[in-house]
Amino acid sequence: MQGEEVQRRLAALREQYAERIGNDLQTLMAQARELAARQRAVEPEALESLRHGLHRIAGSAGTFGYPALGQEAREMELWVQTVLETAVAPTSPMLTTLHDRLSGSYRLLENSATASVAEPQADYELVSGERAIRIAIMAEGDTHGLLQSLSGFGYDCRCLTQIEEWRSWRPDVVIIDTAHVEPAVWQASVAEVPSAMRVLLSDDRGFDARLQAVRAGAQGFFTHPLDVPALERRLRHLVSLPQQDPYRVLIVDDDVELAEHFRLTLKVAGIESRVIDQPSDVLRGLREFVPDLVLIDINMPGCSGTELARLIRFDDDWLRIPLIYLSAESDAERQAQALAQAGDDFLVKPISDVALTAAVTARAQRSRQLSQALARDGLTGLIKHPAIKELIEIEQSRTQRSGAEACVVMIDIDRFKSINDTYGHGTGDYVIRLLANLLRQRLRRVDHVGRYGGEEFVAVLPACSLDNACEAIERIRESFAQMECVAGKAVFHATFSAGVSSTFDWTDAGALLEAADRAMYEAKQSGRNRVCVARDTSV
Ligand SMILES: Nc1nc2c(ncn2[C@@H]2O[C@H](COP(=O)(O)OP(=O)(O)OP(=O)(O)O)[C@@H](O)[C@H]2O)c(=O)[nH]1
Repeated sequence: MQGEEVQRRLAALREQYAERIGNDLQTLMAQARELAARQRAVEPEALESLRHGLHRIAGSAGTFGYPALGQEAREMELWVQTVLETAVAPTSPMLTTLHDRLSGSYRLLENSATASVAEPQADYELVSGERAIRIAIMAEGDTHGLLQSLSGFGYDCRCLTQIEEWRSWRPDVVIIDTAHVEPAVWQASVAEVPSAMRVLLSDDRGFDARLQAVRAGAQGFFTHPLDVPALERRLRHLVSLPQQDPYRVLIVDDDVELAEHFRLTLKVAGIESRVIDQPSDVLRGLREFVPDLVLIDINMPGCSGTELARLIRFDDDWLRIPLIYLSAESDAERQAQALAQAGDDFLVKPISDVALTAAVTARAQRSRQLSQALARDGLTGLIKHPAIKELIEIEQSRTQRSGAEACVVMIDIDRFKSINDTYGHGTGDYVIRLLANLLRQRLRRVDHVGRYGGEEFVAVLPACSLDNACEAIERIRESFAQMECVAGKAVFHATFSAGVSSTFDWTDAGALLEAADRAMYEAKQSGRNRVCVARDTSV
């Protein structure tokens, strides 16, 4: 969906909302009038219905450009709430006053035909990821190795020397070696591109050096000798390269228009969401959509948000997902009560689009980082052994169902023991991460790559022919062999051997993996640093 289309739909929603809220106010006025005219005591159910109606308006009017109406509804809601809690029957004059305030609100709505709707944020653009990320390196001496390594990961890297180059090339990230470049020099260059993110390199590991980096506006800090895979991970995190799937948010709210408004607002910021207006559908929504976080309205008929949060927490599968209440409840004590039952945080409605997007992004990012840390290998951030085996099974059965070919690749770093023995275990780990990052960068978004064992990796390539898989792995093999691995003052090259098998040749997931493993051994036997294809010799 393009930005203009989203804005058009948001405007249509606002119109729809104004019409609905007008009808809701008229219904509430009729209820208050009827209650005021009664000779007998008012039942709590009738008051609860009034409160619920006012609560919905209080939580949504601000979002659609009617902040004064939202505030007025909130005050009326609190009044009804107090009456309900004190269990003192409201008198007829009290209810007449409520009716008059509701009429005032209705006039407020009519007079706000040109409501002060917040303009779409100028800095919101649909997420794209078309050009390569530009990285400028400011360092003394030989930067060839770093340039080559980062280029190998798909970044467009340059060392810029002239101010004019900074102005015209406009890097996304600047890496500055503060140990060798004077502050005045790098600050003048960086001032030309204030939007560029800064990563500082230093010889000093201490707290003060880190604090200075924070004060210099740095988003990353590394010390020499440089851990290139860790630097690359930080860069990917900073620029959110497109292989990062959009964050996913499940919105549970019975106010369909408000929920749709939230969905579209998040969509503009590149966040995918799905709306559920029936609490009973939430488990299905979680299973099908697998969100990074859930936004839950507190006040819903039939099942409250807190009950729903507790119900979700019954299931271990969803323990890692933050449950955030999005509610018009502004009373701190009630918020604390809700959080004590379940749920992780509170966002108070009405909430501006900018605040909603910022709050959701920060929490979704944290949630994703945590679940990745749990499900992934600590050294490389790749998926672990059991998950990768499951993915092979999924691809195998997809081939049987739809006839699409998928490939499995087994990759093993060559003579890894001797790398450990020569340069130490730490350098061995560094080489493992170097290859992990390269695989992640070079494979497609739909591909999966896992760490199978020590220096062994498995890649699963869906919708991919054997020829294409071999070509892709061959290119990665060449890049890896050219990368410079740094161990103190020493520079060396590492290589890998790989075996590729196809779901067309093996119908059993275990046999498919074994075939890739056999082909990888064949590559080792025939000299290493090569890719071999598994052939089905039984046919
Ligand atoms: N640094 C490091 N080493 C590991 C890790 N896991 C396994 N290893 C080491 O990796 C080495 C693997 O060596 P081998 O399987 O004998 O094979 P190789 O030396 O890679 O030789 P070929 O595979 O025949 O090319 C062993 O020495 C393991 O101790 C790890 O996480 N980090």
